[in-house]
Amino acid sequence: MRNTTRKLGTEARAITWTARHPGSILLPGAVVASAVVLGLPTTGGVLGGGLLGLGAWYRAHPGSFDALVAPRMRAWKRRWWSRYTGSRWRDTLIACDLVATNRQTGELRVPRILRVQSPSPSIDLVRVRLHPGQHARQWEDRLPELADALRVERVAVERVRPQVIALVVERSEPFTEVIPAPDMPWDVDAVDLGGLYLGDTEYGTDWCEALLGQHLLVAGASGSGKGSLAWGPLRGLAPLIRDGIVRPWVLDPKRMELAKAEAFAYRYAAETADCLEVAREFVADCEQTQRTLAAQGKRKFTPSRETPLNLLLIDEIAALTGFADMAVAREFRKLLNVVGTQGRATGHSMLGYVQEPTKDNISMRDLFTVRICLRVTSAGHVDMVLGDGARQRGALADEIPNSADTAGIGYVIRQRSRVPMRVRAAYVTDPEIDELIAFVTGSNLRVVA
Ligand SMILES: Nc1ncnc2c1ncn2[C@@H]1O[C@H](COP(=O)(O)OP(=O)(O)OP(=O)(O)O)[C@@H](O)[C@H]1O
Repeated sequence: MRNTTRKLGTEARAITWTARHPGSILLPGAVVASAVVLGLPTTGGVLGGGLLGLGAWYRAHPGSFDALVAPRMRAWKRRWWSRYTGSRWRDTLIACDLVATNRQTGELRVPRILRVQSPSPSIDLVRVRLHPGQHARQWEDRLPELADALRVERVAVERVRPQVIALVVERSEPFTEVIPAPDMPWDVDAVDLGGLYLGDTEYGTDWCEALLGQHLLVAGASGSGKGSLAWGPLRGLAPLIRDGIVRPWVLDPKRMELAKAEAFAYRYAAETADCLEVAREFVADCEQTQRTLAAQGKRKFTPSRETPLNLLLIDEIAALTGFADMAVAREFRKLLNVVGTQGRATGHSMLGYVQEPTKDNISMRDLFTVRICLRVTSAGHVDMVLGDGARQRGALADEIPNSADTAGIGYVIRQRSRVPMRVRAAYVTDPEIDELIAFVTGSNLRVVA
């Protein structure tokens, strides 16, 4: 096929457009056909009834309406009445240098929008088909320009498959309210260790992370809300801690955030030497469990009273692995390496917290399978925590304002893709920490005669 400078005919373009957007023709077509066949009053009655039904649904059951209908209506409106439409989209991409050019004909090829979804009022997911020669990497380089041109807060990009990318467009701050603390279930069976509730995602869904077989790292500057990501999971685990199925081992060199956990921790240490001793014991326990499981011929660990899930909580990991005396720091790093590489199979997980995630402070970053980056003070910290290129793909954790209104907000990399997701941790207040302590220590139990 030879290249030509002749453009596609108008009727050919109209047919192609109709084939790509059948709903936009079929729906009005059905209304016109109905008006002709059934008459205007009947068609008007059916349409009016439908609208009334939607109105009644909107008023009577906001939960299901907002979950099922609102995202579709919003997506439709955004697809056809926003900067994703026609020449506005084209001009935006030209301005951001995101169009391809046919070198022989000079024709501009504008990447086409395949689909717009709008799971929450503040987020759009826009699927875009690229032209040959384009790649998601080019878009990563132009995300700040694209966000400004679309007049939105932030854009992240994900490569879906060859020549198809998905843009996560954050139109406004999704988290304007504090998210209440996770519930403390009474029953052990109500706890899902494969998906413990931590807060909300920018898509308006629950943000859950597995604890079993995982190690979590939480990075964030002072006041960024790391405490919520210590006490939130502990509240979610409350009945398991109460029943001895989860054992918290707490290293608290700052003696601040986790001091109250001493009341129920299986082991608690604050002095560096004591922390080292507890870490050694933790590793010894891990190795002992390995031997026990091997002797029983078991390859899979299931938490129980006999073989509990051991959780090593380390507040300010850098105080032990970075700033401590060199020999002590070396031993800590060695011990954490053992836990990181072997603990997943024996039910020994780590939850580490760090204020300044530099290379020296978290040299064992890759041992942590789930990494969360709250507000940090430098752009370089984002990639240190979430992995190379995370900031460029849209994890703007260093741009989160330093204010109490934004505490608990951060980014996590979605499991199956490399795209950063904005999340907010549920906030656990001091009385709710006390409630947890009373729950797990049994001091709120009253004997009813
Ligand atoms: N998830 C949250 N949602 C809303 N506000 C929060 C949240 N977490 C914390 N805050 C607010 O931010 C303040 C600081 O939080 P927090 O003490 O957890 O920060 P931090 O990261 O642990 O700081 P530091 O490292 O200095 O101990 C809290 O007193 C509270 O007002």
